[in-house]
Amino acid sequence: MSASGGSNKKSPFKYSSDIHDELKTDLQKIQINGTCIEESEVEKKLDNLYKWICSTPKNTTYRVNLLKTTTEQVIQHLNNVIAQQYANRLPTITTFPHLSEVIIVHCWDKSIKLELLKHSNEVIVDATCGSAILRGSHVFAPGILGMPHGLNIGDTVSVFADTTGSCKKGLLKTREVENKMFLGNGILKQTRENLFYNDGQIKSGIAIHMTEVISRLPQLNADSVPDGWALLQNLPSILCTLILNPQPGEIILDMCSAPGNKSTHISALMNGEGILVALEKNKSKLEKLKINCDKFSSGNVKIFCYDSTKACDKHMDTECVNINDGPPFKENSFDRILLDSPCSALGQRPQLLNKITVAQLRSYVALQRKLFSAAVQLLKPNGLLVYSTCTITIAENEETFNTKGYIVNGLTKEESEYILRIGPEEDTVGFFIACFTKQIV
Ligand SMILES: C[S@@+](CC[C@H](N)C(=O)[O-])C[C@H]1O[C@@H](n2cnc3c(N)ncnc32)[C@H](O)[C@@H]1O
Repeated sequence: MSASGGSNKKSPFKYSSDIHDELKTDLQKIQINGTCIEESEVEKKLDNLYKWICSTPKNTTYRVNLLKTTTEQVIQHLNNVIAQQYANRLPTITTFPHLSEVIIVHCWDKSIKLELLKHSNEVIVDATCGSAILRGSHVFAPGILGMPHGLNIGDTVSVFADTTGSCKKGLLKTREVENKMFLGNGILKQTRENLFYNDGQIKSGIAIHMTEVISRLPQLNADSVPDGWALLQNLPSILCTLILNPQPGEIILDMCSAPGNKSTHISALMNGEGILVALEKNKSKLEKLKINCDKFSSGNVKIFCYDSTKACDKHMDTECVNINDGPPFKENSFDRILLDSPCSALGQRPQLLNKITVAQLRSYVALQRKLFSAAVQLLKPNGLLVYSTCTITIAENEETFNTKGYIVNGLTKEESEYILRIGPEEDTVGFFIACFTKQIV
């Protein structure tokens, strides 16, 4: 094991040179005009990738639920919320001319002065919580690792992330921690006694209300807009559903659906007409999926707890099948299918610390191929399938549907048009979207 992913440069894989080697091998599959790219080019690509995933996107995106409200109304509401919270310091909010349901809240530019002086009261949060803060979240109780004695509710504190994964829960001497990353300042809402007192209860709720953060984004969350009006959703996730292009009256399958961010969007684009079957294997995620469907008035969604790799029964009696009865389904049942696959999530930004092992990274591939194969069987001839992941490896993306291992640069021009890879050129999260139609030969 060595630090910094095999080199001394910036990387979230601080303790695993194995991951660096694995990603290198993955990138070595890239060919340009039939020739593999040079070793130096691979290293350069990896450096860019690491820098990018360690950094924070400079905007927050919302998807507006056009069934309940309008984009203008959500912008007006957000402006009021931000004006109140930040004494009229309004960020720029923009929209896309052709994506009517997308709102982009930009970070404050450098002309706006933020109060980012470090205070003597230091609180340490874990790396996951740190990423969420940088993207505009307040600090929730489970994310806090360390806090000194004597801090009171209402005190101003400086918040740091443990980017080494070495701090123990309940840590007192927060000022002595080395290699912590300063994130910003906030107001304490829960005391140390409350957070770490072991009464058997899981601690919840906002523990620090962030006021200024180094990413310069306003702290916005699901509660910043009225219930069901809009959802915080990364642009690639919104695009994914738009590429699926759901139509009212169709029969559509969302194979990996919880927590329902895309299911609610698909249902809205269907205008609630037709059937959207939402499958999810993990029982503990169903409640959240149901709540989201209710919140977003997704009336045509039929939710089933089911393993989608087993969702197709080739031997099913074709006479007695009703989609509403749930899985398994017969072959050729759906007009469109979204396979938003479980993945290694290496496209998430920012990543302050990532402890994924090579075994974990490799473990997704077999599942992704099984899910893809089930999707192809379940799709009607001429039906449309969208395969997506929020990760960046070739093994989990292009190779899922072509075991020969060709990649974007090796595809024909026509084939490439059906693939969208979102990487370091874009200031959003890393994502992969591939779109297929089923042809019977
Ligand atoms: C990337 S997440 C889906 C996110 C979701 N599409 C959204 O936009 O809100 C993948 C989901 O697939 C679920 N999953 C994993 N294996 C599965 C399987 N074999 N069948 C169905 N769901 C599965 C996971 O529990 C997880 O909730």
